[in-house]
Amino acid sequence: MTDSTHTEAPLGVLFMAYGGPESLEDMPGYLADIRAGRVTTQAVLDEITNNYRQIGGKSPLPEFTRAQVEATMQELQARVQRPLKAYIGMRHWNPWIEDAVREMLDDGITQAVAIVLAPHYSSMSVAKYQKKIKAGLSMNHGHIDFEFVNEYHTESGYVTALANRVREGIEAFPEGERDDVHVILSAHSLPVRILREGDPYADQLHESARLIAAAAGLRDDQWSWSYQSAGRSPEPWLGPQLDEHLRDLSGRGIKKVVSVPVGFVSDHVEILFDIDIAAQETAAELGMTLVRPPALNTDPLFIGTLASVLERKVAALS
Ligand SMILES: C=CC1=C(C)c2cc3[nH]c(cc4nc(cc5[nH]c(cc1n2)c(C)c5CCC(=O)O)C(CCC(=O)O)=C4C)c(C)c3C=C
Ligand SMILES: [Fe+2]
Ligand SMILES: [Fe+2]
Repeated sequence: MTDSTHTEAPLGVLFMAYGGPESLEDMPGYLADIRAGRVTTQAVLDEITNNYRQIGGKSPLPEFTRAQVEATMQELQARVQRPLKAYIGMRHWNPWIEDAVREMLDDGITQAVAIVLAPHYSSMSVAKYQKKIKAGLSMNHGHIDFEFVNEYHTESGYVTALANRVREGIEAFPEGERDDVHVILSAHSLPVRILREGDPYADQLHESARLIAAAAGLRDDQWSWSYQSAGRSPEPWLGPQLDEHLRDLSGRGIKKVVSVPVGFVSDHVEILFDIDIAAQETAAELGMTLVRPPALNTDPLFIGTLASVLERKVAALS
């Protein structure tokens, strides 16, 4: 039903995600965009292409993103009187954020809300997506009033959904062994320099981790923090990395581990290769059992969180 005060264009809802190759032929272009101007050697290209080959030859991220968008829009439209229209824009591959913005302008959108499918703010992630919106507006000489969701790392639906994943992972072990299970909460690493720059990313991750551990009822000694998936660049990246962290835990006698990445909201190469293949290999070498529950994907609690944070931004525009 159309609200009488808003009979013109619908309100735009722009969902942004990292983007992923839809075939191995996309790899050189995809990596060139991610590595922005830095040369990608043939060895690095081969290594990363091979990682994607091992997870099926393409990224599942675009498909998960579309499913998350469809589910969120159903819930959001049910809560909001104004007609809404969803758009998807990726940071590193098709459909590009700038193209989504052009489509919004072509559709006559004048007001919109925008969210990144990543709960934690960083100048090296969320801020870059937002800059691409501005670039899209400026290259098309257009204007749209945007309300941005910057972060949602403490939202109760997100925290509860991940706490449920933690419990699910622990329950994969026989009842008598569960007290000995150690939970590793992790997220994508970033260069250490972000700490000097006052970036909130690390603090927000630790805040999420504490809330998730508490909601899952974990003892303080039953969980720990690790970064993962550090980029291939010479500068130092935040650690410990998952591989060295597993080695450290093993050295302390821990042999049963549940791995729950909290910074990614869908299953893609950083989980399907970096945890399910690379970290599993390390765990096997160390005689550890590693369980990795599914990512949030279209978990109703997570979809409800996305709808809630967007609903608040829609209200701010009305
Ligand atoms: C918080 C920041 C980042 C998130 C979240 C993130 C997610 C993410 N990354 C990939 C795939 C790749 N990332 C690569 C490099 C890379 N990633 C980030 C940051 C985040 N990525 C940075 C800062 C960099 C380094 C860029 C550079 O200048 O080199 C790469 C390239 C290879 C490499 O360096 O390892 C890939 C591939 C996915 C799929 C993903 C999912 C959301
Ligand atoms: Fe990345
Ligand atoms: Fe990465």
